[in-house]
Amino acid sequence: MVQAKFWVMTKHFDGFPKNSDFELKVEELPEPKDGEVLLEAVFLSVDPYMRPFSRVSMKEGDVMIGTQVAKVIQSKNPAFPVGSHVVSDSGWRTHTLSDGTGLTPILPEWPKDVSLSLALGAIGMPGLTAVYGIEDVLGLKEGETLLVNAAAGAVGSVVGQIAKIKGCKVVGSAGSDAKVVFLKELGFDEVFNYKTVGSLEEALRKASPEGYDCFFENVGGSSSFIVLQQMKNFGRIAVCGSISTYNDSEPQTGPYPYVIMIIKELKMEGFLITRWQHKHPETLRRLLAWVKEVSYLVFMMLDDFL
Ligand SMILES: NC(=O)C1=CN([C@@H]2O[C@H](COP(=O)(O)OP(=O)(O)OC[C@H]3O[C@@H](n4cnc5c(N)ncnc54)[C@H](OP(=O)(O)O)[C@@H]3O)[C@@H](O)[C@H]2O)C=CC1
Ligand SMILES: O=C(O)CCC[C@H](O)\C=C/C=C/C=C/C(=O)C/C=C\CCCCCO
Repeated sequence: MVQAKFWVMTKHFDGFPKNSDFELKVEELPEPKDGEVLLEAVFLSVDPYMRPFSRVSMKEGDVMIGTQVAKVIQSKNPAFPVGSHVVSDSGWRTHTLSDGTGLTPILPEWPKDVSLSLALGAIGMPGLTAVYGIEDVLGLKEGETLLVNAAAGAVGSVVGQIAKIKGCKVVGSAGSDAKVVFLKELGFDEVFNYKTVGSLEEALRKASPEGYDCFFENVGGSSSFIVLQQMKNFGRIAVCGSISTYNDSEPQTGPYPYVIMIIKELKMEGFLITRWQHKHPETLRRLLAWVKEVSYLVFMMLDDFL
């Protein structure tokens, strides 16, 4: 028997999640039955989606949702041999019994010197999000200017790197001077600390006086209305997330974007990564190839930073 520890959400979050909203529990897991595997968590991810999704896909007392990289430590399922690794949506658990449903084996060609934690980052859900947002939603083209906020995050930092690979000018905003330095090292053309610039409007204009063709939106809230004013005509906005609003107890109301969207003839599209589930294996291989091509240091630095 193996003892599993797991975190349950005891109360739905009200505002920022608090330690008292969680409880650590323990259970003894039985031996795997035919077709089952026993998983041991190696890396757990904490992603922004957990905050809003907890409200719609969890009830109080559930194990906190989330993905993990896990090692198969016992197996009665030939598809998942002992010692292999998978990405699993087991949530915040140390050990999980699984019948194989929802398990994604780590790509067999995964290099030994690339941390498996990247399967939860650049070569995982965040990295996939960056690719689909750039290619399938924005249709970013060489020579265009892209703005991305939360740029030092798991999604934003991959967005910027891919946009540079595609020959674009990349402007990023982040909330610390250390993140600004990090993003410059990643190759962003212009970066600013939105917490310390006097005016977001002036920082955006200084970074790209000619405006922005594309905006990869991760943050939402009032700052986004300011960005819209500096979009080029026929600009495109990919609404990936709205992290500045997830902890709001009451929805924010802000200026309405309609007039500026009409005058500039802007296109704004929300998206969820699940739309391209069918393309994940090929896209993960592309992301892995980029990691191999681009300096390992850059992506490993990203892994250390996050
Ligand atoms: N649509 C989809 O399918 C997906 C959407 N997403 C969304 O993408 C966004 C980024 O996710 P991810 O990169 O994993 O996040 P990370 O957790 O890696 O980074 C999030 C960053 O957002 C910034 N941030 C937090 N609060 C605010 C705020 N109030 N104002 C401005 N910036 C803020 C912080 O950085 P800083 O120091 O810059 O403030 C924080 O580090 C999220 O909104 C997430 O919900 C992610 C995956 C899939
Ligand atoms: O367990 C779940 O139900 C969610 C599984 C998520 C899975 O790992 C794949 C996709 C993650 C998508 C992330 C989306 C975002 O971060 C977008 C943020 C918020 C969407 C609004 C949610 C609406 C809730 O009221």
